[in-house]
Amino acid sequence: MATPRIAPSMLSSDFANLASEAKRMVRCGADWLHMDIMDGHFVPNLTIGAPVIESLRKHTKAYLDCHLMVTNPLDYVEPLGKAGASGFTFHVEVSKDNWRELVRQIKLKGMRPGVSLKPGTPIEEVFPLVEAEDPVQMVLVMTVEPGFGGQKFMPEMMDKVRTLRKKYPSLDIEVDGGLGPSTIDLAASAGANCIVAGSSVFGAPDPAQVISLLRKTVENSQTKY
Ligand SMILES: O=C(CO)[C@H](O)[C@H](O)COP(=O)(O)O
Ligand SMILES: [Fe+2]
Repeated sequence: MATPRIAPSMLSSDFANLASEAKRMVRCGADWLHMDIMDGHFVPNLTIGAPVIESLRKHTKAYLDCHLMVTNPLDYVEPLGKAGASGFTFHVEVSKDNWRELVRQIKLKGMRPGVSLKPGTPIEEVFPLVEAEDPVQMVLVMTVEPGFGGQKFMPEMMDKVRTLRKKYPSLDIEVDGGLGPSTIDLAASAGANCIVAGSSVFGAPDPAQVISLLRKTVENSQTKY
């Protein structure tokens, strides 16, 4: 069975106080810290890159779950590996020709490879990456159009999660976008075990309580499928 992982999205944190925000999330019970790396090209927003990951790494030992919303993920492998990233999740839409090389390089640099897909991308596109001789270790199902925090969860994406969970019982399946107390039931019962949550955690009066609720819902659902 896949381990539940709650990953607050640091996109919703106060970037001017990133180190203290990261430590606060770990104290609140976060398993992973989700780092949204956007290049202003693959998505119409620009966030952080390897220099910020390197700075943050000096302040925390936490698993840094990097979500690469960039057009050329291969260019980021070496700098992010050096910076201390833990997970490296690239988008299938921009890696159709080089995903094997990407996965190889990501592992070589000591990171854990994952693949993500946008809402309009069919789930079948990630099957070869999960079934490869040298496979990705996580699939991130986007539940909003990538680019911005605070958007509305798309419940129709749960078919993708159900399909994956049925096919791959122990795979890490992450969901990202619009997750919180009102949507976690749908995602957890579909089979997601890694939950990214930005605005619902950072906007809550008690983030620890939200993180705990997300985790409990995943744990309870796992006994049912
Ligand atoms: O990848 C992302 C956006 O592209 C973010 O991780 C995601 O949107 C999290 O924010 P929220 O929980 O507020 O939706
Ligand atoms: Fe993300």
